[in-house]
Amino acid sequence: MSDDELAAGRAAVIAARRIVVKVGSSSLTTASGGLDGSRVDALVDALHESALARPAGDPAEVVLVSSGAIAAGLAPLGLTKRPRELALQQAAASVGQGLLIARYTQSFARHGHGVGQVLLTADDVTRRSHYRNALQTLSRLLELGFVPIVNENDTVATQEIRFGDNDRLAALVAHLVNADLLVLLSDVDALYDGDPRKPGSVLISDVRGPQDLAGVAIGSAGRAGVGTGGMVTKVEAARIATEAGIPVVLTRAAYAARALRGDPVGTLFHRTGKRSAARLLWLAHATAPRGELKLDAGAVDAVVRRRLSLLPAGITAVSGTFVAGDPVDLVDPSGRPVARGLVNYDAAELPSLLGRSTRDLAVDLGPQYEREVVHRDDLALL
Ligand SMILES: Nc1ncnc2c1ncn2[C@@H]1O[C@H](COP(=O)(O)OP(=O)(O)O)[C@@H](O)[C@H]1O
Ligand SMILES: N[C@@H](CCC(=O)OP(=O)(O)O)C(=O)O
Repeated sequence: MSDDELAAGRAAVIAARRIVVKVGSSSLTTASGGLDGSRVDALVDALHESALARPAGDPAEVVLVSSGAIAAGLAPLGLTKRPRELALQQAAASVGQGLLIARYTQSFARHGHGVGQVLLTADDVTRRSHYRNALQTLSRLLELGFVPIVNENDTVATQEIRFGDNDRLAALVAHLVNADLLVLLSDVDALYDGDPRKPGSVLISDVRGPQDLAGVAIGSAGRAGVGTGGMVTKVEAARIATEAGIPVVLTRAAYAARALRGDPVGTLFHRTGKRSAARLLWLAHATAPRGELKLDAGAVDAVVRRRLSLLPAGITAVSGTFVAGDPVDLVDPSGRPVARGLVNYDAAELPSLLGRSTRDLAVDLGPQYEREVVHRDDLALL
């Protein structure tokens, strides 16, 4: 990448009109783990000054993805650190999410901004109708001039349908709302080539693609008990967003205003790909498959190369427990996943249909059996 291209990357940050900002628990809590109102205020001030009320007269829209529900719920429940048990994490999130939103509501109101709470699960946003609803709610909030504050719906997300980290959730939300920029705010000022607490680690200012991450030691969370994914989930989130055409700035929450103004702080992950249909990204990155359909070579070619729907005739085996609408993996004859899709049949219905043409099935069983097993619009190649 030339100097001009590097400069163009920074220019894209300054020009961004719709921005998803993700803030981690470690940037919103006190050393002892409670919600720190002054840090919430400082973040909101930065968002107001550098995005929502930009002096040049071109305010940007902001979607805030905020962690901190579990951390905010610890003290009221008499806990000193993040519990391991899922139900207790969910109880803490349930107590803390209200406190978190109340604090944001108060803080944004100082600048005349209203907020709306949006709680999402991975499962919600992969199903067509829920996905559309999530997008409509977010779009309408932005049109109304409100700041959507997104978090994972921790209280209903079971282990298998959890994102577990808001970094990936933020990347997917950025794609969902067609954002121009994703800003990941943490307690570290940038990505380093090794543990930032160790002397000699070097700050990485630009990541132009996977080649710039070769040899980088990407570690887990720094402050035990507060953050979740550490740098691993941030780099993964940056990969998801940049491959989908959205640049990412990673920096410390205290530098939020500077990052939004386009100052050269933190690490800029340059976009590596082009935009693609939003829902398919959710399908590939946010779902856990409930089963597997094994394809013959002809079906693999039809689905992967010719981008066609999957019909019963090309399936040789079915495994897993799923119902119509669930995500399943399509695997090639050697068992390697080639695509993920939303299946149109229950697992119990499929075995008797395998290898048969849709015309035969319609004649024998009725016209409802003429449908594809996975429609091409519901398929994401892996
Ligand atoms: N290569 C690296 N560069 C920067 N930070 C790193 C790296 N490897 C691990 N980390 C750690 O990741 C932590 C941030 O992750 P986390 O605590 O989960 O943050 P958050 O709560 O903001 O999501 C940093 O405090 C840092 O100690
Ligand atoms: N949904 C959880 C946040 C999980 C999470 O990703 O935390 P973090 O690593 O601090 O961004 C909560 O609100 O506590």
